[in-house]
Amino acid sequence: MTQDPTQDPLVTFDGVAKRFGSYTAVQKMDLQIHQGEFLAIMGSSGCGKTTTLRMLAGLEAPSEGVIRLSGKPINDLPSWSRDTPMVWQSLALFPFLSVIENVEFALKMRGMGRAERRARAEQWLDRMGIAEFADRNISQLSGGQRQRVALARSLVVEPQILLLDEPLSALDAALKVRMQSVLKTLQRETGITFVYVTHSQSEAFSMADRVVIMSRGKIEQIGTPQEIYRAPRTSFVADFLGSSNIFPGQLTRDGQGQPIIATPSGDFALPAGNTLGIAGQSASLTVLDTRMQIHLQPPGDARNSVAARMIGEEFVGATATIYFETEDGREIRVQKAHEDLADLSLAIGKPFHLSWSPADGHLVSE
Ligand SMILES: Nc1ncnc2c1ncn2[C@@H]1O[C@H](COP(=O)(O)OP(=O)(O)OP(=O)(O)O)[C@@H](O)[C@H]1O
Repeated sequence: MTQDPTQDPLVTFDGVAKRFGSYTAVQKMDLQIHQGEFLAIMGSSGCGKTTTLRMLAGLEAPSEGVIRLSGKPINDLPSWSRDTPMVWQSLALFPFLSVIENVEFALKMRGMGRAERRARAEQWLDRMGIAEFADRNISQLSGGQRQRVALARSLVVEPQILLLDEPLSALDAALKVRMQSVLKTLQRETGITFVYVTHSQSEAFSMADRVVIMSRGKIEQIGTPQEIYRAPRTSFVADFLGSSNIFPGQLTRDGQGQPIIATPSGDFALPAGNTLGIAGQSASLTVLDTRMQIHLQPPGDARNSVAARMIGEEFVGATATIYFETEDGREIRVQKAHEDLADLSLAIGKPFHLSWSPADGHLVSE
């Protein structure tokens, strides 16, 4: 979904904080959510993702700050009168109602007539590919089918915004992938704004237009999956994503006056235009594991390189992740296609040289 930057945001968090007693779960958050976007909020356990979502749903009151929906403050609006239904991993379907009765339920509560609500519920069951189960009990459905009922039940009221809290976490791996594509298609077709909490990077990155990465109640970075993957803003984000090798060090200049980063693993040339500027400053150089080369001999001068011993390997499908350790004890991962490894005679304990082009490095603050 492409957003129109001139359009007012659908949701605004303006200095929103949430405290439980003396514990601050969410710190002064500023966040804008655009109409029609798929926004994923991710971060490690306890970082405040669910609390953020619950404040938007009206299930938790902010301790500070203002949440606006379409420009209007909603801090004091009770959850039932907000247009922000929530789908959980635990689903919360009514076991004593049939599939179609579950989907119709919210329409019935809104006073819609029987024929109309039945027709609408049937449409949604059809759209979710579960029309044939309309009269079944919830207990007669598989996990994936239940998840579709839960989605149909939330979407039948055609909300402006749908809040999803780890909705796929109880499903097996294959079903998870299928449901991700169902969700993404559904979001595109309906244009409903999705706010999706997960700690799965693959879920967030495969579905979302923008991803929010949180740590300890604070937003570390907001951006498109590509922006965050290619240019993590802090070493926390780079480390959290796990796809970059991180070399902490100090910015300085070499004998020719060129900016470099001095690290315990060696001095490395910096990417042009991404030097953070201040000599003496602490920073980290990150390099994606897909951007590193493995050599038997030290490579030419133009590349950054470090000597390391191989310590392990892992094969997933057509790619291999090879693990190395530098002399100063830093672990480095390199990801390659199997065919690129054929001439290296990989063996645990064997010494290699790892290299990358300075242009493939990325500097982050601490
Ligand atoms: N009602 C509450 N009372 C006290 N502390 C709470 C309450 N709800 C959440 N917290 C605390 O606030 C912090 C953030 O919780 P939250 O559920 O938002 O985290 P999360 O990022 O969604 O984590 P997870 O991925 O484990 O669900 C946690 O340390 C949690 O223990």
